[in-house]
Amino acid sequence: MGRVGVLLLNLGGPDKLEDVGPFLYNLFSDPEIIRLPFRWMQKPLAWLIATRRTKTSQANYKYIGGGSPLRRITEEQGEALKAQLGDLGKEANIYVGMRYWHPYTEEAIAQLTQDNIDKLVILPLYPQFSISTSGSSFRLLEQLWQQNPKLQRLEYTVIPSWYKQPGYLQAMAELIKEQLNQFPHPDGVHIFFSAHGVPKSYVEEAGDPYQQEIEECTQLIMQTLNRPNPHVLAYQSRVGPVEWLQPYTEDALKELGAQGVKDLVVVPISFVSEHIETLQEIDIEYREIAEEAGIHNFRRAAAPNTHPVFIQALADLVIDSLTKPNLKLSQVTQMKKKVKMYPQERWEWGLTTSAEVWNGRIAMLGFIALIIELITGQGLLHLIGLL
Ligand SMILES: C=CC1=C(C)c2cc3[nH]c(cc4nc(cc5[nH]c(cc1n2)c(C)c5CCC(=O)O)C(CCC(=O)O)=C4C)c(C)c3C=C
Ligand SMILES: [Fe+2]
Repeated sequence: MGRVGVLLLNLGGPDKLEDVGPFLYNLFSDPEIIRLPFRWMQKPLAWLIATRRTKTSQANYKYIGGGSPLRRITEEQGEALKAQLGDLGKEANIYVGMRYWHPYTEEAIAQLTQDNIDKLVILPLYPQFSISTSGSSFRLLEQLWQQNPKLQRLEYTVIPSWYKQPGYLQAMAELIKEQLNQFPHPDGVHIFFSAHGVPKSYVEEAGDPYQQEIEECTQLIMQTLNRPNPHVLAYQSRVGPVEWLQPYTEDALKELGAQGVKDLVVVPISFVSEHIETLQEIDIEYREIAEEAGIHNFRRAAAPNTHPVFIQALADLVIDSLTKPNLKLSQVTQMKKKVKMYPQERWEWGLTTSAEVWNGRIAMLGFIALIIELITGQGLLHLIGLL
């Protein structure tokens, strides 16, 4: 085989404070992030939520130096992966495609279609699959493929999720050990896995395998670690009024504190780079909650970033994928069993579960419209310029 291209997919983050508003607008404009019954509502609501959230979010980014480190770290991971593949005798071009900020996925695709690549490996930098992360990027790629005959001629394969990859598990175990070994009695320390949350309906209604993959992944990391420590799993970063996967990280921390736990290592589990939710949310907000709950010895495992064992794991994933039959974007959701990307369900008349869900959503929308009118003094149609 000739030259390989590897497309690393990631979320993206604002490079500077002025980028926060437009970044949030891009994020909330994605129907895989906020699922609404009517497509036309997406952009006005995205604008409204982004506008209302920008100040708080900017304050958080200020704490971590005025922008997200995600682009820098992802590019460093790309360079390290290229070097590792080169050492293994496999020359590769690496492309970074972000979903909500620069370098956008579209920019990466424009670049790779100009280069002479014989085969492309699509590798999301999310170990576990979620509709809201890898699913959203795969859906965007499917659209780009449909629009571009040049892409249709390119041979490619997708790696849908890779939380079982032994090198990744090994890297996570090493990062946890580094922290455990700082304690005088390492075996008694609680290990606290904190995964990024998603709304509960993603799992229960739309069939997102995310929760199952997260749970299995924590078990596999504990087996790889092979230490007797007690461990818990909780979900962080909830946004909005709906119920997300539980237990929530803040509640689980308080509960451990109430049980008398003093020594804790927090392990961010759904993302492989440092970002706002490790550097600000865990290191500042959750640390404070833990301290107040009496957990005085609070440490956090670093994200894998460019840890050599992790980079080797990425290289192994790429090389393995080249020896297997190609997996198409359209096959991924089938592989992930019955994942329902947006729009979620086919309509059926009658008192079906689907009808109940939609009734609830329409009632919620009415409620949101009322709240908007109370806050802004204008109706939703005024706000979006229709009246
Ligand atoms: C596996 C990881 C992630 C999942 C699952 C996920 C789902 C998800 N996220 C939001 C809302 C926001 N996410 C934001 C930032 C953000 N999210 C992830 C990862 C996952 N999101 C990362 C790595 C980042 C940070 C990027 C960076 O700048 O470093 C934000 C913006 C930050 C903020 O204002 O708090 C929001 C908002 C939803 C609603 C969702 C599932 C539906
Ligand atoms: Fe997020």
